[in-house]
Amino acid sequence: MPSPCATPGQGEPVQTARRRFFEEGHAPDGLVAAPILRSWQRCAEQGLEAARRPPAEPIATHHLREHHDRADLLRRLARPEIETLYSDAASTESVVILADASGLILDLVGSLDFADRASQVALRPGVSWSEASMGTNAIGTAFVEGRPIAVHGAEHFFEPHRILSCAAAPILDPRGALLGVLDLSGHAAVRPLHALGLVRLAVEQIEHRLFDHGFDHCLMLRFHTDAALLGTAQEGVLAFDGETLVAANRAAVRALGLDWPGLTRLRLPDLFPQARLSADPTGWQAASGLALVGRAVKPVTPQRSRPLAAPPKPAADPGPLLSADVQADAARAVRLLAVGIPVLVQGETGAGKEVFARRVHGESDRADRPFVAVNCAALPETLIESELFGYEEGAFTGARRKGHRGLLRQADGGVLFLDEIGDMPLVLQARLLRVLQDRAVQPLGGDTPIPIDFALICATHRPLAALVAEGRFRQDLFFRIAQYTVDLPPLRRLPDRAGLVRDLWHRLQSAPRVELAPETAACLAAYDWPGNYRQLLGVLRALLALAEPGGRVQPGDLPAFLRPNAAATLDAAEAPSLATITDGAIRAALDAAGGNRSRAAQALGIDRSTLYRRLRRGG
Ligand SMILES: Nc1ncnc2c1ncn2[C@@H]1O[C@H](COP(=O)(O)OP(=O)(O)OP(=O)(O)O)[C@@H](O)[C@H]1O
Repeated sequence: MPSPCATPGQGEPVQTARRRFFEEGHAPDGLVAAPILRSWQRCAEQGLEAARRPPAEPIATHHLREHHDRADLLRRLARPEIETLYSDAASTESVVILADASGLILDLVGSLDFADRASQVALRPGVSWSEASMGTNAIGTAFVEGRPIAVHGAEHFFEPHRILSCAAAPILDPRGALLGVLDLSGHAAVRPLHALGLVRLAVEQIEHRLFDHGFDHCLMLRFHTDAALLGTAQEGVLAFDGETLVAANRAAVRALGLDWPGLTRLRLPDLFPQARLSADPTGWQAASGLALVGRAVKPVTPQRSRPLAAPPKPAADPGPLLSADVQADAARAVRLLAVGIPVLVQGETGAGKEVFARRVHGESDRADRPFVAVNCAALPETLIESELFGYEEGAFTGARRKGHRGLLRQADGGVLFLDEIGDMPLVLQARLLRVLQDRAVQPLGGDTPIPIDFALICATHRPLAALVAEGRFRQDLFFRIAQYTVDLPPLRRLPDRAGLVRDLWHRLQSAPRVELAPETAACLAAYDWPGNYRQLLGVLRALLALAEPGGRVQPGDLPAFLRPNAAATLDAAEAPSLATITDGAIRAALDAAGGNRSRAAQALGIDRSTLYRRLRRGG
C-alpha cells in the first residue's frame, strides 16, 4: 500500500515499477500508466541512462531570439492564457511553460523560487525538453503521444527530474500540425490537482483563437450539439476554401469522426448534405446523423483561386558568415585567450558580437568546456551579484536552501562571455576586478574564496572609454578587460553589401529556390541596416516565408521602409524633420523624467542603449 501522504509518482507503486523496469528489466504492468511505460520503453531503446543527468546546455541567446521570432504568432496568441495561468502559478510555487514544436522552451513564467529550482535541472528557456533528449517528461512525451499528459516525480525517466511534477498539452494548428506545447510544472511534493485540466482548457482557447488568423478567405462553420456552447472554445470549427475543407479544430474532428491528414479530401456536402447555411444559429444534421446547432460565417476577403500552398517552413539558420578580417580577429583572440588575456568585442547591436565570441570558444582549447553567456543589461541589478558570484546557503532571505554556484563558477574551465559589460553597476565592477586579479570567487555569505579558471570575452555596443571618462566605468577594470579589442563593423560599412545579401539569401534556402529580382537585391544592398545581421536576416526570412516556391521576389514585395520610393522620399524631404521630431520627443521625455535616462527610455518605449546612442548622435 502506498503511504497515505504519498504523491502520485513518488509513492511505492512507481518505485516498484522503476525497480522492476530499470533493475530487473521487466515491464511493470499496471504499476504506472500505459503512456509512461511506453515512454520509458522508448527512452531505454534509445540508450538513455536513467541514473545520469542529461546534457542540457541552453542554446545561445541569439538563437533563442530566432526561435521566438519564428514562434511569434503562437507566443502572441498564447499570451492571454499564459497570463491567466501565471497568477495561479506564481502563488502555487509552479511555472507556466511554452515550448515550440521541437520541444524547445520558449518562455517560462511563474514562481521565481520554483523557476530557480527548475533551472537546476535545466527546465529553463533555451533548453529542449524533447523526449529524445530529456527522457519521459510532460513536454516531450505529450508531443510523442500527441495528447495531454501529466508526469509526476519518479515517473520522469531521469532520476534528477523526480523533483518535478508536470502537466502538458500539445497545441495543434488548424491543419492538425504540432505548433507547440503548454506546460504547468511544480514541485513533485505538491500534488497538482487541477494542472492537467487547466492546461487542457488553456490549449483549447489558444487553438480556438488560431482560427482568427489567416482564414478571412474561408467559409467558416461553427457548431455544437448544445446551442449554449456555440461561440465558446468548445465549439467545433471548420474552414472551407471554396467547397474544400482546409482546417478543423479538435472539437470538430472529434464530433464528425474526421482525421486531419484526410481533411482536404472532404467537401462541404460530404459533411453536411442538406445544411442551410445561415449566420444565425440553425439546426443541422451531419452526414453521420448527429444533430447539431451551427452557424456559418461567409468569407471576408475573396476566395483563393489556387490551392493552398503548404505553410512555409521556417528558414534554416544560415550559420555565421565571417569575413576574412573577422576570421583573422577570431584566430588572434583564440591565441590571446590561451595565454589568459581577455578580449573586448565592440560593435553595434546585431553586429555579431555573441556569434564572434562563440566562434572563438569553438576554436579554442576550451571548446569542450562550457560557454557561459551573461547579458549584464538583461539581469536586474538586484540579481546580478548573486547570479554572477553565487551565494552560500542562507546568505539572504529568499536564497535557495543549498546556495547557488553562480555563473562565474559555471564557466569554470570554459569561456565566460559578459555581454553589455558597460551596463554592469560600479560596485559589481569592483568585485569582478577582484575576481580577475585573484582568479578566485567569493560567493555571497561565504568566507573562503574558491579558485576558478575561465577565459573572458566581454562585449559592448557603447564606447567604454567614454564611460570611463564620465566616471561610469572603472578605469582599472577597463584596462584589465580591454587589453585587446576587436571592432565588428556595422553592415553599412561593409564594402560588398550586395555580396553579403546574396550569400545570406542562398544560405537561408533549401530547395526549391526563390530568387531575388536584381532591383530587389539592389534595394536590400542599399539600405543601412541599423539592426545589422539580426535585422537583415529577419527581413530575408520574412521574404522567403511570403514567397511562392520557385518564384521571384520583386521590389514591391519588400516591406515599405525598403521600397525604392520610400527611401527616396525619406532622403529627400522627411529625414531631417523626422530627426527633429525624434530629438524633440527625447527632450520632452527627459524633461518629464527629471533627466533620468532610464525612465525617459521607458516612457519612449525604447531601450536605454538606443536612447544613449541617439543622445550621442544628437550631441
Ligand atoms: N557573421 C554573421 N553571419 C551570419 N549571421 C550572423 C552573423 N553575425 C550575427 N549573425 C546573426 O545576427 C543575429 C545577432 O547576432 P549576435 O547576437 O551575435 O549580435 P550581437 O552583436 O551580440 O547583438 P546584441 O548586441 O544585440 O546582443 C543572430 O541571429 C546571428 O545568428
